Amino acid sequence: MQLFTSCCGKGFEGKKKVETEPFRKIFSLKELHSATNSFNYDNKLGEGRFGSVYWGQLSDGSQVAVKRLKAWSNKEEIDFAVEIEILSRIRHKNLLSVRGYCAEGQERLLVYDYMSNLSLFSNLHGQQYSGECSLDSTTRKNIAIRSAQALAYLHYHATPRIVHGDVRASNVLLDSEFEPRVMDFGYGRLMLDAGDDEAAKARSNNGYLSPECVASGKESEAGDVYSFGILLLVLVSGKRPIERLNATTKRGITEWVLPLVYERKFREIVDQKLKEEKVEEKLKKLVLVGVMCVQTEVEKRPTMSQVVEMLMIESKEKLSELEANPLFKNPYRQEEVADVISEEQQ
Ligand SMILES: Nc1ncnc2c1ncn2[C@@H]1O[C@H](COP(=O)(O)OP(=O)(O)OP(=O)(O)O)[C@@H](O)[C@H]1O
Repeated sequence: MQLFTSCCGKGFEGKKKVETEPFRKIFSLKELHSATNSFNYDNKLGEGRFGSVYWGQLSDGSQVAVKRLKAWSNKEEIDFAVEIEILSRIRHKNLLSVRGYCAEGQERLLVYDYMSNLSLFSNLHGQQYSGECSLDSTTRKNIAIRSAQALAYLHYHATPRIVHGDVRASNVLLDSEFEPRVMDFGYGRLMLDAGDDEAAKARSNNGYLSPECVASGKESEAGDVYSFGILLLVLVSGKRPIERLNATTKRGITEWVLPLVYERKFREIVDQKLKEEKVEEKLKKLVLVGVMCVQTEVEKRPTMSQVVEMLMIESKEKLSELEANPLFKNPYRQEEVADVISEEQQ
């Protein structure tokens, strides 16, 4: 993640004293041991690059997910507590903010509300949902709009403003009502050790990172827009961002989707698990916006606010206007037409 530099050019001050009442709670290790049955294997929800996540129940009965960090980078003398304090102040109904933390000895743990419908990744690609469709088109549209609003909030309204840097299906969690909560914003600074090549490589291979971010290693708002575009295409199709076609060949989702968009074959793009009538009409907008976001030329991509606006289009006329964008026309076919015309003129 990257925090935007402030107008005075000083940027994010790790050591800044936070004067007002804390939003987060400090948990004792004992409390978290007891909540997670001593980090029992049966409580484990999964494992990410930075550590394992455990389901737990606090003494007040509330359910939590506890992320136990493998190691954290204190190379820059980052003050864990102050960073968490600042990040926990970033509140939006579609962001999953840290609820509290524990820093005892070498242990660093983050506590979140438990999201009972797990991640978008689990719902789209997980084994527990294989064969069945847990997300209908209305839910998918809602997930798209709400997640876009959460990212636009990070880009324009959060203090400090934040580039997410790691937008993907496993970082969009779903609550009991299938409302999305975008997580893992702002924690890269705490967890990503600059020397951890494996983590950096895993990220660059995940198919969500924009080409310029892969090349430069730098995160940006436009990079978030690109990743969000991939997320939209994944959400509609249920496909992974990179598909293995055979032992030697892989294909990116954009490569697969573009020819189908040129041919207006939206039904082929939509997740085959969705059996609703006219589902392609319902999800077409998500595909078009997704394609706009994944343009290689950074300056041609929309901003996150424009993405929200486009996703909220309801009128048929506006949708037709969007679809008329030359981006959705086959450039090769136009060249072919031009060739024919010039041949005829000769
Ligand atoms: N608040 C939560 N509620 C329910 N499940 C959660 C919660 N937080 C994380 N998980 C689950 O725990 C697992 C590990 O999450 P984590 O964020 O550590 O890794 P990740 O996002 O899969 O990968 P990475 O570390 O590379 O970002 C995931 O399957 C995720 O869905």
